[in-house]
Amino acid sequence: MKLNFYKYQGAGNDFILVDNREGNINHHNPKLISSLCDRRFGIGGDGMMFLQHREGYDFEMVYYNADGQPSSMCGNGGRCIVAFAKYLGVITKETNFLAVDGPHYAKISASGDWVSLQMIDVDTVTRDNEAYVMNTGSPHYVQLVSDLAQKDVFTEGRSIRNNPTYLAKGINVNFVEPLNEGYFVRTYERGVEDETYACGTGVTAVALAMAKENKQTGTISTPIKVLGGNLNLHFNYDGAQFTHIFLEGPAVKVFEGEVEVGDLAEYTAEEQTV
Ligand SMILES: N[C@@H](CCC[C@H](N)C(=O)O)C(=O)O
Repeated sequence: MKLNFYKYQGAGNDFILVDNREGNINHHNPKLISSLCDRRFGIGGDGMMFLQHREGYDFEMVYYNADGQPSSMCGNGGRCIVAFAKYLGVITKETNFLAVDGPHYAKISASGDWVSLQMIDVDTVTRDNEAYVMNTGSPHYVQLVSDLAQKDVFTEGRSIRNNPTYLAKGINVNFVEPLNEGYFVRTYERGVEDETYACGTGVTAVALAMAKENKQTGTISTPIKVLGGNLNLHFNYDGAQFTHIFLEGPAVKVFEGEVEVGDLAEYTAEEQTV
């Protein structure tokens, strides 16, 4: 069986996307997904997504990490699948779609490569020593550091992600350094088990954590520089709850193609009826 795929990137966080509106692709296959995400033996990607039909919404986003396991929300993936939905003609200027953490609203530019995605509201931010910990759709650890360009994000991020507090469920680890305007962020991602060029739920967590750190309230905009480009966060904070959180930035189709996957990705008649 040949699988048609599309490759997208959002600030260098890259994904394989598949149109599964007809529902005939069996994606519950960690081996297949991890092999397609492999950068040497596959297409390469930090994750893989399936755009599916979902009653009451424009579409449903089904997300897998590069390790082939289904995961929590992916912010840059969410922005890329919105660009993909526009490319497919499923949406035009805005959308309401369903993801693993619930419904999301998003707006897309006429050019189709700039997406502003509403994230879930956040009301719980805890501390782990100096770090901030919260769930922005995915779990995140945020630590302020200096000289971030020189930091060994892989080694230090992996060590935090695998410490006894986080080992079982995992966590994404973000290091942040203030810039003249906004912040520079580098992230070690769970499920990729490596540093990625950007993480949308990660920069969201950083922007919220820095608002708390700096005791800012009201309507806040935060520019964030990542290894793969620039992202912007806009949100409201009343001192207790973060609401109207929008993650904004590029979402670009890189290429498309087809890949031979044998019969691995096809539902058998038996599976279809379960
Ligand atoms: N890159 C994503 C986050 C994807 C999920 C993450 N790896 C996890 O398992 O929590 C983003 O842009 O938010």
